[in-house]
Amino acid sequence: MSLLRPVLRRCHTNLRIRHLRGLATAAEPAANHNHQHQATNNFVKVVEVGPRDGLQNEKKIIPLTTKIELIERLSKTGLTDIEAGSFVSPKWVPQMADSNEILEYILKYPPNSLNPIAYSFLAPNSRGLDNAVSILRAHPTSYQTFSPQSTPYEPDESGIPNESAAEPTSNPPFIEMSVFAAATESFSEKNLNCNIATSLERFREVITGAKAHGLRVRAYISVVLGCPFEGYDVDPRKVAEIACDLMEMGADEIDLGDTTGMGTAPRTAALLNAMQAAGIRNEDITMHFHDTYGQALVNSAVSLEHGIRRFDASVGGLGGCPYSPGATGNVSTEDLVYFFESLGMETGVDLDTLCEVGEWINGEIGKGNDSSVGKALMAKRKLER
Ligand SMILES: CC(C)(COP(=O)([O-])OP(=O)([O-])OC[C@H]1O[C@@H](n2cnc3c(N)ncnc32)[C@H](O)[C@@H]1OP(=O)([O-])[O-])[C@@H](O)C(=O)NCCC(=O)NCCSC(=O)C[C@@](C)(O)CC(=O)[O-]
Repeated sequence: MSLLRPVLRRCHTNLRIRHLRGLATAAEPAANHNHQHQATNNFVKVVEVGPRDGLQNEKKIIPLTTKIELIERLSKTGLTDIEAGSFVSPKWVPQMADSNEILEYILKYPPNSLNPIAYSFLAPNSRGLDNAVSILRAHPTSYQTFSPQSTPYEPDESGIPNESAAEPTSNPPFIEMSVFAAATESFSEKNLNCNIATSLERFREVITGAKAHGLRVRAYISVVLGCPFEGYDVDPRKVAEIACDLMEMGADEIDLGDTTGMGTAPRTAALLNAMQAAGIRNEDITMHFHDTYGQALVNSAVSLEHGIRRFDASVGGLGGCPYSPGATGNVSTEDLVYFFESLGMETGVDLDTLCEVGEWINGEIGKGNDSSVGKALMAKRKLER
């Protein structure tokens, strides 16, 4: 795929996405158009990526039991979406080599939770998907399949996940697959050992295969606001084109990764405007900020203002990407939940329990807690004792 596609091709893509997703067209009234910028409700979905993105970069192999305990603990915080592992080459990311056992555990012993949880796993190619599917096939009645008409783990009309279930119970999980493209050729080569066009062809197979098994698909695009190899100048239109390609392939969600944390408020706004111009709906977008330059909450605020209601985060600020030198962790889940709730938004997440998880996992892997809110609330709790 060339960097600059002919304008006609882009227009065609936009129209197709609009058609597929029932979007407003340019001919529709401005009021409809503006709707994209308004909050549809007060709920913000926070997707926990700590067990995968948070741990994948750790040099010392973390015991499987610790990873499972992390997932178990997170499941009881009110989170409804947890990225649990990665079916990638163990030669490339050794820390994720036990993801098959994690998936198997989740299917056999679904962690207790207030609401059904969607657990997602990365797959860079059909091999990764096949590995995941072979485990699913061995447990055909242990998970729920996704139908675009019914998404039980989405919040109800009030915008808040089911809080009536006072005690966490065992709910059959949803399983999702994630593909991960890059916005620059250099990052694609480093992360996937192939160019963007080849990666997209592989993702087409993964997406088609996953959908055939009733699995929802998240589609990441990395380095959307800065590349460790190509710098700040990542063209938002290029990101939007890749997003359109992935949506056309059947992806259910586009996850925009600020892998390096180089994103700034104005460039976040420009990126989201480019996505809107390309016909990608806000409800199909997730933002994934790393906090390397301390801009993650500012960029989250810009995204929220634009109308985005789905954000990735990592408990205790765990994380970094093995192919993004110097990148620190994701924005911490505790900071993001505290921030959203301070704005009067609902997340359905119990902040106190979450802070305990962040403190615990950082202790387990021998790191300092990278969540400001986590540290503050844990210190406050010690004083109050
Ligand atoms: C894509 C490949 C496999 C290409 O890697 P390659 O070396 O070009 O592939 P290959 O087809 O030549 O295979 C090499 C070996 O890996 C095996 N292999 C091949 N595929 C698989 C698989 N799925 N599962 C298990 N094994 C696999 C394959 O069988 C072979 O084994 P050998 O014959 O040498 O024994 C490799 O580059 C890879 O695994 N990359 C993944 C890198 C990665 O996981 N990066 C981190 C995730 S992305 C991220 O963190 C960003 C994100 C998502 O968080 C968002 C953001 O912040 O931006």
